[in-house]
Amino acid sequence: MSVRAKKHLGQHFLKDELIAQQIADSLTEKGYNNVLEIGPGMGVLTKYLLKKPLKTHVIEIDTESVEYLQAHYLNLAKRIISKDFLKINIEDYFGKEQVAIIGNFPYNISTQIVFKTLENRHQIPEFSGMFQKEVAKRIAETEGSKVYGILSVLTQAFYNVEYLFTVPPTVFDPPPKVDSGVIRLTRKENYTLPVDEKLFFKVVKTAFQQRRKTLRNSLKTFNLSDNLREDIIFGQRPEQLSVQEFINLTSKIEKDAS
Ligand SMILES: C[S@@+](CC[C@H](N)C(=O)[O-])C[C@H]1O[C@@H](n2cnc3c(N)ncnc32)[C@H](O)[C@@H]1O
Repeated sequence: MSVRAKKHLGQHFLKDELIAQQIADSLTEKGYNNVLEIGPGMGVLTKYLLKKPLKTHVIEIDTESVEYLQAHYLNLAKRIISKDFLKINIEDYFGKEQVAIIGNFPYNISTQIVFKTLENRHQIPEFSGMFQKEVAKRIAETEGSKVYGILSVLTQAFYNVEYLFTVPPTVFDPPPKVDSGVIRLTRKENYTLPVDEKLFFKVVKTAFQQRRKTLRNSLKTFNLSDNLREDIIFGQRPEQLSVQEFINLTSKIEKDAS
């Protein structure tokens, strides 16, 4: 018996044991005792996680996969959460404990998984897993790159990002149309910003909504003073700014408004 792949759930099952093991081994296992795998499917990655000195939990939306896991991984049974990751409150399952996130993520919701991780960063010291290669690159790239954007800046403000390796479509059943990429996020020691974090998110999102415009034009809605508008930083486009420069920019906007 095996699970029938369902397209709407982004199910592409990994066939290559070595890659599954490499993904599991990408965890540093430092600073946490729990790991939560998103979308275990038939457990190809889970079985390598279970060999580690960590408490492995899994969350799976597909009831057919949940039944498969219950039948094949008896020692996991109590730690299978049969739910949609995007809808759970992480604290309901882990209290105040730290938990690493891992997975061969369903591509249709992979950016939402990253945003949820950022929202819960106080509880997630590490995050490792497989994305569509283009999304993995977008998270990992720095200023000056064409794919540097909201996802890169917001993630890198709180996590160190490493692009680990590329995975071809042939190792999945059914194969996806594009290459995949595995990345690891390690939370920065100091992951609170020296500026209003809500304002920082808003500045980054607004700036990249019109990425071809200078910040002077794209950030008009922030009612900047004439003085600030003349600041050299506002003559730039968002893709030219490093994460630290976005933090400096937010600080200037914050002071300008007070
Ligand atoms: C790309 S498959 C990976 C399956 C397995 N880990 C593997 O590597 O073969 C993605 C998995 O995520 C599950 N999934 C999709 N949406 C989900 C959600 N919102 N919450 C939890 N699991 C989800 C799918 O059912 C599927 O099992």
